[in-house]
Amino acid sequence: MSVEQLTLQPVSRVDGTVNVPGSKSLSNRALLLAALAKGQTTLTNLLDSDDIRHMLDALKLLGVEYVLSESKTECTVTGLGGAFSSGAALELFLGNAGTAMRPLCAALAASDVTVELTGEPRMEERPIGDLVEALVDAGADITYLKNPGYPPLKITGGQLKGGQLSVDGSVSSQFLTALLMAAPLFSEDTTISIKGELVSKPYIDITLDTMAKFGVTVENNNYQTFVIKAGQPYIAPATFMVEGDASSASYFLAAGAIKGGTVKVTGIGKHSIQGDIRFADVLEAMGAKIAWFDDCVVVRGAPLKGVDMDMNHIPDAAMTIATTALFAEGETCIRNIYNWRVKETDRLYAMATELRKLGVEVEEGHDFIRVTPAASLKHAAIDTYNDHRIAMCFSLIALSDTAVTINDPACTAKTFPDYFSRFATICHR
Ligand SMILES: O=C(O)C1=C[C@@H](OP(=O)(O)O)[C@@H](O)[C@H](O)C1
Ligand SMILES: C=C(OP(=O)(O)O)C(=O)O
Repeated sequence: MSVEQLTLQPVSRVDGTVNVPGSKSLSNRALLLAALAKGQTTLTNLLDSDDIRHMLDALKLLGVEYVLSESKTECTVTGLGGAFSSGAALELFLGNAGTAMRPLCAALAASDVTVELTGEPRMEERPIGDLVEALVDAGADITYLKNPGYPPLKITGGQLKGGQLSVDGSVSSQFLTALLMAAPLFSEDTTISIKGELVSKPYIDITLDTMAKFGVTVENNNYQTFVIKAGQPYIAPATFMVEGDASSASYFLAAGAIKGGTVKVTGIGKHSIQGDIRFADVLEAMGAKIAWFDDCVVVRGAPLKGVDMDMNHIPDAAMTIATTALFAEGETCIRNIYNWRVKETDRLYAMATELRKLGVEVEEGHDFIRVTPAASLKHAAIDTYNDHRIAMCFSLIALSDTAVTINDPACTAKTFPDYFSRFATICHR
């Protein structure tokens, strides 16, 4: 871990407007589909962050041509009009980007390529076995280079048949997302059945919506089975505007709820396709005033009370509730979030450990976290475990009358490189 630290002094008032950068989930889906599509797609408001850079670097090595603007937020991709093909064996390093690793794994298994997919040490601990199993059933040739069930992987791709497939949905929705996006490359009609309880369901809506914008329709039978007819090519939509990132919006919305003032977040709005906009409903249930518009969400602070809620549908934004809870009256319980344990770090352990450093009482369950606010918070140096969201959600502690120190603040580069300077624009001392 880097020794760099950032200390945020107590903030007395929060007010202002923030435009959030483009959505990570949409940026990486749209880049992959633009690469597979027939024709040229210009993506606007693309996120410029580590996760997207890994996707862009991989596409370049796979021979996809694109022109990236100087700001790196506009990208014109010339699609391949079908699967990838590459003569030489390649190594694609994907950092810790789940939205690159899982979808590329499936698309490359169905392409004429020989590749190794590698990543950061934590990526080697993040499961991919359920996806690999489904792809192997579809005829794919994938081997584990280190531990069974985990990256790095060697993929010897080729035409896959599709047909009747099933995938476990209980660890990560990204496995289903990956299969869905690759299915139009299969030679036969494909039916995907879900085993177990499908987690993080709204991310499947993002996937289906993005596929539809690239001309592919999927029959969704109540999130239990999905049917993709063969012979549907991806067609470039000419332009694809990436919405602002709803998970990134959560920190600013929470700040307004805790300390507002009024905070307006632009780049997201009431029609956003991202499930994480439902984070604002949780703030509302806690007592904040929310106003929805086509192109922004406005929050006004009010006294907050704790909530006890299932947050499986918003796993990323739910982390922001764990620190917002410190400003509410009464305890807060965030439930059904087992898969926090297999993300950038074991987030249940990490959140519980770091909250306790502030003098807060926390119960870490197998799949829940219960937070009881303390009368006053202690100053602490928060370890961030190379997890952007831990760094960002603990910035909210500066809204108390205690300063907070964030270790390795640069870890926000995964999805939000300039987070701390944007946060500073709404904080007044
Ligand atoms: O498909 C996506 O874009 C994502 C799905 C979610 O992961 P899980 O499905 O693993 O919960 C989410 O946590 C991640 O940040 C992005
Ligand atoms: C879980 C996350 O990332 P990934 O896309 O790598 O799964 C996240 O951004 O919180």
